[in-house]
Amino acid sequence: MQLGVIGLGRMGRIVVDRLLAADHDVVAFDIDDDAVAAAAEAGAEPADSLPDLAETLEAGDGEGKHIWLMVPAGDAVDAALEELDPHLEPTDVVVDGGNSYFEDSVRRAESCSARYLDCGTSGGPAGAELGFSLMIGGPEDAYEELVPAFDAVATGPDGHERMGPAGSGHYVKMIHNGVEYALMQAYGEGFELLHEGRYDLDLESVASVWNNGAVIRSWLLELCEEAFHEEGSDLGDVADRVEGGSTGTWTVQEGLEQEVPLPLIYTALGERFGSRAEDGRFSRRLANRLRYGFGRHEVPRR
Ligand SMILES: NC(=O)C1=CN([C@@H]2O[C@H](COP(=O)(O)OP(=O)(O)OC[C@H]3O[C@@H](n4cnc5c(N)ncnc54)[C@H](O)[C@@H]3O)[C@@H](O)[C@H]2O)C=CC1
Ligand SMILES: O=C(CO)[C@H](O)[C@H](O)COP(=O)(O)O
Repeated sequence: MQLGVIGLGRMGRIVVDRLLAADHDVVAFDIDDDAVAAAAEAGAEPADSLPDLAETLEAGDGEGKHIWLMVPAGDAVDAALEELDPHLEPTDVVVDGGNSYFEDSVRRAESCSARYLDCGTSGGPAGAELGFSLMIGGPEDAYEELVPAFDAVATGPDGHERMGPAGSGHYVKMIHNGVEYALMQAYGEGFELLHEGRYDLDLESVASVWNNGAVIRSWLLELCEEAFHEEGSDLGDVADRVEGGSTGTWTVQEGLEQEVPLPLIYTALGERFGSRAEDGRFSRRLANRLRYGFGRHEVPRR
């Protein structure tokens, strides 16, 4: 099968490599010329623009052209689709493998001239060796047509599934990320208490022993073990400012709209936002002043 891959960063490059390793043909494009050259070196056919990629692709036997987008969510997806659209036919398939907002995917599926699949991708760049977990929404015939490509990019046939109609793939991935935030927060709190607590503990050993048979073993816990191994039990000079947040925000918004309480995910998101205050959190500073106000407790000053 031949695929055009657009966006050759951390994730797109893995998509290219896994497709090539499974003997698929890849036409590759990125706005970064170096990324295109590196993909060409790996065996992909380089394209020098989106129209060039679309025109280089050939429709298969009874099938359309296949294009996989792996660009940052938001404007980059709309920009790429706008440029591609004049070159697309209703028999073609476009996959968006990024972390797009599910309602954007529904809108794009309605306006795209090709069949559109929204594909939530989990496993991160670390998933290169094993393959990804893919959560796919959109027309069943388009999903079936792309199964050989999904088999290659995912961990295998069990690593991908059609979730339902347009938007459902990115909806499931959005909530996956909300769960990811909450799990990270839970591990973070546990290890913080161990670090600040009564015993002088080697946190790599704790993570290691937990990863061997404990109820709370997981891949995130293996990544905790790796982090303590590489940074030390006190995490060395790793800063406490945490970036990201879009998928967690959308999950919380959806919880509010559906009236489903998500206290853990909301708290994890709030902790992230709280980590970004330049000068300490205003609310904590006000709490200090109020404790003086009602209790004459000493106010710590900067
Ligand atoms: N890094 C991760 O752990 C995961 C990322 N994702 C999602 O996958 C998507 C890609 O993420 P990464 O590979 O990590 O980002 P990245 O920043 O490493 O790569 C994005 C690539 O897209 C290219 N690009 C941007 N606009 C373009 C355009 N209009 N046309 C062609 N190329 C364009 C950039 O030059 C860059 O090479 C994002 O939506 C991200 O949220 C999904 C799951 C995991
Ligand atoms: O989807 C992912 C993992 O599953 C990406 O790594 C994503 O960037 C994580 O979300 P955030 O950047 O908000 O932490």
